[in-house]
Amino acid sequence: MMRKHSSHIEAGSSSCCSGTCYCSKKVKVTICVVIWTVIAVIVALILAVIIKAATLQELFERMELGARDDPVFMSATEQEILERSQRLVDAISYRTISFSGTNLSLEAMTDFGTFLERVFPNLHDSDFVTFTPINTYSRLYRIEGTEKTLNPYLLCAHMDVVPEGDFDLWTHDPFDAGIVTESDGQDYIFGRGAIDDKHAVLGIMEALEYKVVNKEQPKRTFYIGFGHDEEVSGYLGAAEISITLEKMLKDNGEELDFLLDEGMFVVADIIPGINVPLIYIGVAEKGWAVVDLDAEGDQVHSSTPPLESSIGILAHGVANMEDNKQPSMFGKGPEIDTLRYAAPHATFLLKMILGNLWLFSGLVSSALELSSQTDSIQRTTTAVTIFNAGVKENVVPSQAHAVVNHRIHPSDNLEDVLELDRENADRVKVTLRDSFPPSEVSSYSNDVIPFQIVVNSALEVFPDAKPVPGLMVANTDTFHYKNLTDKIYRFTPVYNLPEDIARFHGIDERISVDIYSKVVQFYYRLMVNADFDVKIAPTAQVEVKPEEVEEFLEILEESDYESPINNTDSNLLPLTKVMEESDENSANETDSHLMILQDIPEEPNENPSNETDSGLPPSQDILEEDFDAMPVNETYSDMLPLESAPKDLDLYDLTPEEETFSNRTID
Ligand SMILES: CCCCCCCC/C=C\CCCCCCCC(=O)N[C@@H](Cc1c[nH]c2ccccc12)C(=O)O
Repeated sequence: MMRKHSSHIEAGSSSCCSGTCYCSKKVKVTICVVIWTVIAVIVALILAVIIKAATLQELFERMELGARDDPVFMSATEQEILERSQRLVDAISYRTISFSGTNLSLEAMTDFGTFLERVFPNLHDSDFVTFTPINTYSRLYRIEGTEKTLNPYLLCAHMDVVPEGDFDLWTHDPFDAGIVTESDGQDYIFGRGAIDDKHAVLGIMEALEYKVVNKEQPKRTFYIGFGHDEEVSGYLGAAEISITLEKMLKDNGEELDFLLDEGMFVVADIIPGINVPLIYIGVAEKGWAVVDLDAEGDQVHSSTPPLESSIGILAHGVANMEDNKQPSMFGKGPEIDTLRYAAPHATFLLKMILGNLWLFSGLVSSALELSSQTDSIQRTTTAVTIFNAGVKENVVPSQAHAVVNHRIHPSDNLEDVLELDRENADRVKVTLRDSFPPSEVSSYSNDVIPFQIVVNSALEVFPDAKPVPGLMVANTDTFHYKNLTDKIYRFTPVYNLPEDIARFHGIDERISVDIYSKVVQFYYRLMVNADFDVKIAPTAQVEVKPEEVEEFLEILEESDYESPINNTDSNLLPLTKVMEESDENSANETDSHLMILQDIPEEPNENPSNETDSGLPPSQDILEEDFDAMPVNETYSDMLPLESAPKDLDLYDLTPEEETFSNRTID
């Protein structure tokens, strides 16, 4: 049979099969068709990938908020820059260290408050600035705008710092280094708090002082909140500021429009193939869980060690947890838009990959995994932060204890995280100590004016950088402000290379004089840009004809842009194009976005009015707790006072859904 077939085939052999092929012509044709189809599909795929890469569109569309091409900055002579830098140096010299929830450096914090009042006398004496001390040490300012119809915003920062850690590893004294010229020839303001977060405290104060001195009362009211215990979770500072502010807003008939706190930054060289710095705005924040790990074994003489000690069992469990990471959530959270927004600025090869995430998401996820920094944006992280066992060299201990700190990705859920922990831990007992869920994702579509205000201000000081939304991988005081607004952004314009990121809570924390100058200008520009008159956008009076809706939907359907995140309004993006294509007049009547683009923003009002009293804080003498008195085993994680937090706070008032937040997928 075979042979018969073979001779038949040989007679009719064609180009795609060799003469040794033993199948019928029909089969052969089929094989040819299949092969060519596969080739055609591959070619089409490659073409599609290339075309997609070549036609990648910028996702962020900058809204004209004011003086885009010619922003007016604070004057900045060399002398002024030096004086501002020196004030940050002085601020760093206050050892406002948060050791634990019950061990704060309160005397230093009092002195720091007095310092702020001394070096920024005009704002503290201004008719339009009101200061309210919160819980004695935290600070809330209200800057009264001239136009009461505009909703206010909140600028946040924190005045406390983490301990310096190993003093000997610092190149310069972490609290007394001054300005140092480094080997790269740049001048740096060195010390604990330089990037976390005194540059923001001082930057905001510098900008406000300047506005007060120059009689630039803002149009829009805004608030400034400086917490004094952020580094130990903010239960005494931010939580109390939040309560007072909520009341103030209510009393004034205001709603908070948005808030900006520390968080992410300008980051360069973090993804090979993206050669522009990224203005990385944290639009969401991870959740948090602390897990206790306990192993038990026999307590015996070390000369007759057990087959498995408590330490061995615990070490095995912990190693398993590190080896088997929590799963990647790539594509289910803000990280996908980080890459989509960055894609147009990548090399062509990377554009092909990032422009075609439907095909390459697995590859991208694996690439992100190569660095712990980039990996942290795509999964729940697992950090073993405490490991304790044993009291004597010749006693095998019966107990071993470790602590793991998870930062939970917005699309992950606590139950799944714990289930994998238990699997990995093997014979180690896993107990959840405390947790809170990830934040909501704040809107970052192009028509969200607060997002535009933040990004525009950043672009004005970093014109060559490209804005991307993304996930804040750690936590901030914004946790306490979530009831005030749903537009929460986490960003300060510190410029970081990957190696600089290790300086947060690390060794040799520093900010260059040049970047600090940009920080100050950023806050100034933000105060100006926030005065952009949003009232003129008549969102409430929109009248859309049914035909127009249909037309919009058609064009929207044709658009290939899809955001995986429903609640970010990213899918509004094509509307911009829709509006550009549609009749200009009807667009004016029906869409606030275009109205905004066409309106001419005004410069800030220079006539202060509405004089109010400014209240200065009562100075209190409270002794700083002695660092040396800290128990040897006490570590940062021990210090986070979540268990000791007041039980009436949100954290403990979670709804059952929040408690498990098991259904929080946002894809
Ligand atoms: C493609 C781009 C990838 C970019 C990757 C970037 C990686 C970023 C890596 C590090 C970020 C540095 C984080 C700075 C955090 C500053 C805030 C902070 O220190 N928070 C503390 C303490 C804390 C504050 N509020 C709470 C609430 C509950 C628990 C702890 C805290 C912290 O997060 O531990």
